[in-house]
Amino acid sequence: MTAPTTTPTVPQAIGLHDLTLGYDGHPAVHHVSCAFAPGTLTAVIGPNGAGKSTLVKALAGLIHPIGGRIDGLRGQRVAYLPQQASLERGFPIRVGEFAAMGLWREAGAFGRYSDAQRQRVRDALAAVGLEGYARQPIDTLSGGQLQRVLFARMMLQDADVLLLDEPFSAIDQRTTADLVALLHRWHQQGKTVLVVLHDLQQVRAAFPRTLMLARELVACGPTDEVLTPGNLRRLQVMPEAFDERAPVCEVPTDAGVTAPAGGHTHNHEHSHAHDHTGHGAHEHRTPEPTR
Ligand SMILES: Nc1ncnc2c1ncn2[C@@H]1O[C@H](COP(=O)(O)OP(=O)(O)OP(=O)(O)O)[C@@H](O)[C@H]1O
Repeated sequence: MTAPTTTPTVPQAIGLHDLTLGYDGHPAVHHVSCAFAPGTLTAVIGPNGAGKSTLVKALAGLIHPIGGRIDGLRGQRVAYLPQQASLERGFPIRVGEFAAMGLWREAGAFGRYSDAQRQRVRDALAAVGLEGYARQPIDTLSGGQLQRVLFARMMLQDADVLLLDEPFSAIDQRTTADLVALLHRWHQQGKTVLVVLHDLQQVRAAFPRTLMLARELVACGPTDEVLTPGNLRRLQVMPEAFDERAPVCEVPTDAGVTAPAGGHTHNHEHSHAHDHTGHGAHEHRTPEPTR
């Protein structure tokens, strides 16, 4: 494949420091501290409602902490693949054009693609097993094929940090195996990869590190040290519901006064890819996933 032309960035560890996240000031994830070394491949697990998607959205820059902080992302390119349930696939676009959106940082919003870039799109589609699909309308793909295109788009983004939220739900075994192999390839290339998953067997087999979440951190570290019977029991006692009556978290304002956390921040969930370079943060390039 032709080498990408984006400027390489220095890999950094990502740190979560006493991180509290939520919606309208109501915490959904409490006081999480954990670090992801550069080039690590981590599964994020926990029951429904544990806050996995919330955590990944915060890493993608889509929601802002109520308390604590995330560091290590400044200057790193971040790519985010949301749950497929939230993806819009009805807009009229061909597979090749859709995958080529991964190049927007290089090409610009209305940029024309060079021959070399077109070749990279073809290479990326071939790498996900979709050689020859470039001209097919996106809405004619099966769920598994669409997921392959989304991986191709992510490959073209050439990000340093890759965040994937349940990428294998409703995907058959063969496609899952192919896409897990791609995750391993990204891991070998030194990218930092976090993947929300539910299948513990898959986590044990293919993910060296695991973050276990149950609204608060249960454990974070090597997978065999995290998936212990004691930790798995702790997941079962997680409080089920998001408590709308929980006290609204207060955060200090510039004046040192406290204010509702949701009041002056924007919990926008509109983009699949964010730039933590400080230049292009929160740029929106593609029609946003909705359903
Ligand atoms: N946009 C939102 N507004 C208000 N509450 C939300 C929003 N999104 C998620 N929540 C709540 O935050 C809590 C954590 O949700 P989240 O989606 O992060 O969990 P999850 O671990 O990813 O769950 P699942 O495995 O079911 O996808 C849940 O109680 C959920 O209802």
